[in-house]
Amino acid sequence: SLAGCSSKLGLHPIWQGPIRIPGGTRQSPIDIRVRDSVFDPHLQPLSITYDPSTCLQIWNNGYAFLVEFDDSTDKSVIRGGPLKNQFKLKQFHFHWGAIDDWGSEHTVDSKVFPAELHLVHWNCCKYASFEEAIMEDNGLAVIAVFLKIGKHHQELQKLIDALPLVKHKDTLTEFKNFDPSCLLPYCPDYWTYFGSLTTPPLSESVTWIIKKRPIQVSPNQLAGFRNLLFTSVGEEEKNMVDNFRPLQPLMNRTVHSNFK
Ligand SMILES: NS(=O)(=O)c1ccc(C(=O)NCc2ccc(F)cc2)cc1
Ligand SMILES: [Zn+2]
Repeated sequence: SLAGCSSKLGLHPIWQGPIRIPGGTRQSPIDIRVRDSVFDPHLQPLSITYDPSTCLQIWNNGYAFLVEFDDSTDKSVIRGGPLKNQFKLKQFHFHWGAIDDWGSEHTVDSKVFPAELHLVHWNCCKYASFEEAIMEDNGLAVIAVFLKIGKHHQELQKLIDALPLVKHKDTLTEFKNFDPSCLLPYCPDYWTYFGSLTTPPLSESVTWIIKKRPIQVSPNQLAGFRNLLFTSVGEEEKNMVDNFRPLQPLMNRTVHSNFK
């Protein structure tokens, strides 16, 4: 099949992107081996301030659905933790599987979660735009939150109810007054390491902050993600599932934690 042959060329069936980037030394995602992570007492608490008035729209870009924010103000920002500067929220999106047993990009001691949320921020102290920051080694900070199957997530349902409006690639819908703080676990514990984007251009510009505790969503809510399509209007329909990249080698990196 097409997918089969592209994997022989070292291309990932979904993205036709490289499974391994030539010369890549800090690629993502990785398996977080908890016993190899190093507690760093100097890691500050992460300061997260999100303003729901900056929430703009939802866009299906053919890889995932993105909830996009107005980054012309500094109302939705993070700082502290492993970060030396302030970073502005640009968008958040998820990665998920065709079934509940698989879907996350990162794993913890080889444990896979059904889905993973990425809150994408860019270094507004050092760069003028997201597009510029994405190419710089300390340009981006992505907070990753694992999703597990459990109780219904009240606020997430507002987002899921809007997904039928962005079913096809390159469709978008207005989406206002959503506070992404509701998608964060209360527990402040996280791991952090230097990595990359997990979709093309795979830029090695990301400080990853991986929350230790997952959030819970119901089986039906996760099923709502799977009704989205990779394909545009008029194309043969392909359900948007398994939009996660394979694990990448840790190489010469240490994962740090802010907890013992
Ligand atoms: N899964 S992840 O969190 O690692 C991730 C986050 C953002 C992007 C992205 O913005 N790509 C589009 C893009 C690429 C280059 C640009 F210059 C602008 C936008 C890709 C992957
Ligand atoms: Zn992502």
